Amino acid sequence: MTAQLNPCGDVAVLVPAAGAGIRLGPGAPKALRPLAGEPLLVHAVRRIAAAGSVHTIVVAAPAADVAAVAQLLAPVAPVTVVPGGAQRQDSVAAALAAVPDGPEIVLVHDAARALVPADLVESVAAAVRSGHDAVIPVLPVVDTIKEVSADEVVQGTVDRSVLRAVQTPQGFRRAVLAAAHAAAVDPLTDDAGLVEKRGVPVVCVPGSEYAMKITRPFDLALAEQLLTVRP
Ligand SMILES: Nc1ccn([C@@H]2O[C@H](COP(=O)(O)OP(=O)(O)OP(=O)(O)O)[C@@H](O)[C@H]2O)c(=O)n1
Ligand SMILES: C[C@](O)(CO)[C@H](O)COP(=O)(O)O
Repeated sequence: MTAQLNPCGDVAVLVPAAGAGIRLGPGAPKALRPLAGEPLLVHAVRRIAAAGSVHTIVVAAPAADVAAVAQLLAPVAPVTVVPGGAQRQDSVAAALAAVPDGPEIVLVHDAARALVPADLVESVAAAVRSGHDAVIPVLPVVDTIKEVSADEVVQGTVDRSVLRAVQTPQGFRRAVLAAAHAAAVDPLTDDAGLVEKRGVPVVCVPGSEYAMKITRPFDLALAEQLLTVRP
């Protein structure tokens, strides 16, 4: 059944999904590869659509697959699909440009984080709504972290108590994200980085193990197992 978005909601979610998935190995673009029989992107959009504040979803798909992705997602939720760009940041900018007037909170969520819980989408949105300009979900770092030289010789041990592993969805007041993208020069790996560069405080909220990023084959196998525990 097609999910209904909330016409009174204040949240637009941008889903960059135009990456190749090089680290996952040869095959279709990563967002279109199957997880338990359905493309990663379908899982991600279904979970985002289940979050009650979501008014709009915009997906940035590989340029060659825009029509196919629109067809794929039509039974899942009402979604706008735009062509992505060469870098993740270009894909986010393209999706942001397609957000209609209305939502004042914009979340950016990787299609690769296909098992994101709807309540994480809501908790990030709620933190922006409460007055923060930029909000990221994070997890503590559990491994000991070493700094190494180019030839892999340890230079020191980093204090992990001040480190966090950053996830998506990352949430922003719309004008803050738009200004950061308009001013962006070099590509960064996340949207919070663009906002940080402008001196805007970025606030952390607890992330979720389920919002893991499917990057390598092991992650895909792990996600398959997680789905058997919590569909
Ligand atoms: N030009 C790009 C590159 C990445 N992404 C998206 O950004 C998210 C996070 O990127 P990542 O997990 O690194 O995906 P890929 O770039 O596909 O992976 P790889 O680097 O292994 O090719 C993914 O949902 C991916 O589809 C995108 O929309 N446009
Ligand atoms: C946005 C992100 O998922 C936050 O952890 C991450 O930065 C994406 O990085 P990637 O190198 O494009 O996988």
